[in-house]
Amino acid sequence: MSSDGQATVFIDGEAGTTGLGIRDRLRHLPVTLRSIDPALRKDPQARREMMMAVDVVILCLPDAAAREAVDMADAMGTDAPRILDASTAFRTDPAWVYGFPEMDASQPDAIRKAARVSNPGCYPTGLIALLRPLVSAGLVPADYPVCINAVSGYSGGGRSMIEAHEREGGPAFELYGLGLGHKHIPEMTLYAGLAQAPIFVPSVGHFPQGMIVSVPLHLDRLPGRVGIADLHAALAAHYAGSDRIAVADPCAKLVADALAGTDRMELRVHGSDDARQAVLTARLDNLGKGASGAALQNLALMLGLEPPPSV
Ligand SMILES: NC(=O)C1=CN([C@@H]2O[C@H](COP(=O)(O)OP(=O)(O)OC[C@H]3O[C@@H](n4cnc5c(N)ncnc54)[C@H](OP(=O)(O)O)[C@@H]3O)[C@@H](O)[C@H]2O)C=CC1
Ligand SMILES: CC(=O)N[C@@H](CCC(=O)OP(=O)(O)O)C(=O)O
Repeated sequence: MSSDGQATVFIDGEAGTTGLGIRDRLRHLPVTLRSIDPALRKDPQARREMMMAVDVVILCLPDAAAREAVDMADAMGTDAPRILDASTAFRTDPAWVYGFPEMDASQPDAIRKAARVSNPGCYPTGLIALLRPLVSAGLVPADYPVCINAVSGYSGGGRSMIEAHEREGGPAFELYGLGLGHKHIPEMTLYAGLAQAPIFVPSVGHFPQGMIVSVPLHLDRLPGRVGIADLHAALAAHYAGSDRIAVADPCAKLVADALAGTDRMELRVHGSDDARQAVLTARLDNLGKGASGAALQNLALMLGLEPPPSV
């Protein structure tokens, strides 16, 4: 606690893309940010001392550095701070709580009580939001052969990809992950409730922030005579009352960066009952609900604070 009774927070990786986004949003919460001298930001001793001095540390680091930080915390025993990790390192670790409050009715309470919370990945946020309620409701079978197409703004690749696009000029659009071993697949499989790994085809475009995750569905491969309205209704029921996740009407075109700068996400069910085909889409800001906005939601829950209204 700080002298004025506010919880203290250290962002390890404060100068990175996700760290800066969280730092900016912290002004909406009554917490005290503690920072280390930028010259010492990678110094293990300085980081260890700062970790021991705060209530919560938010890790905004590459996976390997996040694992090192958690090792440091493990060595502190009961002096260790609570941890919110933005990396991929612990997202499927059963000892950590997955920081997706809208996932289940019990999830906000689990986050509130957790010592260690993993912040969801940007693509998994869209995919899990779309599929988990439909799988739970029995509308999409767990063994449906899911294919995911997705596009992200270039900030999704962190500082190095931002520099590549802004200084050198990046490609207009490129597919990647074509080896089909993307780091988000285990997280998507687990929390969407799928029995087998989806085929995931991510891509990146020459725009800074924004994301669309889309999943085509053959309606005749779903149980019974499930139609577009059933899928829409199940999602609308699950997210009723959420100020961050909206289930919107279908549309013919979807612009990827329309929610850039917000912490919101829009879900849609497009398609045709006559053609027996649907496409589920999630649109979000990869740096908003896909990273820093979600981290602020989780931090507020961890500290028993009211999450600030969504921008
Ligand atoms: N960008 C996005 O859309 C999203 C990112 N994430 C996750 O957030 C994490 C951070 O990503 P992002 O912010 O994009 O990445 P960036 O590359 O923009 O930032 C990472 C920061 O960590 C610093 N850093 C690296 N190694 C160490 C170390 N050993 N000790 C202290 N600081 C270190 C880097 O410094 P330097 O640059 O000098 O090396 C940089 O400031 C990643 O794990 C990523 O998967 C999660 C969701 C979305
Ligand atoms: C465009 C781009 O490169 N995106 C990153 C995903 C963003 C990220 O690394 O963060 P999370 O894993 O924490 O979501 C990637 O595909 O690896």
